[in-house]
Amino acid sequence: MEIAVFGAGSLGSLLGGLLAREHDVTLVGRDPHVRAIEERGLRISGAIDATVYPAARLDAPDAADLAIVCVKAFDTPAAAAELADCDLDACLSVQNGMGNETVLAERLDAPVLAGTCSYGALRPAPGEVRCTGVGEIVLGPRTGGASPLADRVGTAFDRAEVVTSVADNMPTRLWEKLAVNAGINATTALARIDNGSVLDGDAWSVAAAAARETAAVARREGIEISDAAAEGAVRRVAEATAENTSSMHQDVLADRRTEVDAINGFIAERASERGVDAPINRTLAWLVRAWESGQGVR
Ligand SMILES: NC(=O)C1=CN([C@@H]2O[C@H](COP(=O)(O)OP(=O)(O)OC[C@H]3O[C@@H](n4cnc5c(N)ncnc54)[C@H](OP(=O)(O)O)[C@@H]3O)[C@@H](O)[C@H]2O)C=CC1
Ligand SMILES: CC(C)(CO)C(=O)C(=O)O
Repeated sequence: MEIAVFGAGSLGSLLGGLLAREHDVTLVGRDPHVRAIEERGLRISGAIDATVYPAARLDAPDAADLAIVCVKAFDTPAAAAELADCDLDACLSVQNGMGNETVLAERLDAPVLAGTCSYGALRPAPGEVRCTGVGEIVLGPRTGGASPLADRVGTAFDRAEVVTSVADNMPTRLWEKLAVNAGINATTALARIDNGSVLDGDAWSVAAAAARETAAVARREGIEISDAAAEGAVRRVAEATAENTSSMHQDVLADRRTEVDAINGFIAERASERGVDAPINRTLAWLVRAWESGQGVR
């Protein structure tokens, strides 16, 4: 399969690098990372060890069987605009936050698949990516149901030994992942704690409430997630990634813009449209945005 990975940052480099073991992969990213890959290939270290030689470039190729979008949520409109000129059979988002697939579907002619990812990735230096945890890609049609296209992508990922499940309930999967990110990301970023520390005391009160609010909004959208299931998902992921610094915590430590608009901001906005009270997500979004404004990264 010809695969273009749009956004060769941490996750895009890891996923694209793993897929390059079996497929014809082009990584679309920035210099000096792109130049380093062209010169020396991509070194994957950590939980997986490999050196691979995907193509790398600064803009989208003219055509691909599949484009995988791996930019931060606030860059999705720009990615969609660039991919609109690319001849694609399919597009897959594996980003965090809600709304990415809708933005892509509005701009692209190709069908858009939804995905969630629990692999962990960091980019220590140009031409290098570290796998900080082997997880799973879950993918499927963005509105749910089965599709031969999703099966084909799942099979291609399996062949490259990327742990993958094809799901017929992606809307539910996306809301569950949103509850996890709503509970963990802003809480850890604002309190400057690792993921495992949300399991305790005041941090748990915030994280659990953010997850319950997410479930309440999901139910108004017709997605059946119980409060207990949302809280349980946060607890499981916080335990499994206890030593991790969440992506939003990393962004705050590096003075970078965060994905808060697509996580807590999305939930607060959807809650107000649906007449649900979501004071914890609203406050988390306000605080993280206030920090971003203060840093001049918004
Ligand atoms: N990293 C991880 O372990 C995981 C990440 N995710 C999600 O995956 C998504 C990506 O995360 P992550 O990889 O960490 O983010 P990164 O910021 O590391 O990667 C995104 C990359 O895309 C580049 N980019 C953005 N716009 C363009 C463009 N127009 N052309 C070329 N390159 C572009 C960025 O460059 P620049 O910064 O210079 O704009 C950056 O290098 C997020 O939604 C995240 O929440 C999900 C699960 C795990
Ligand atoms: C699952 C979790 C919380 C792992 O850190 C994550 O997705 C993130 O940090 O964005």
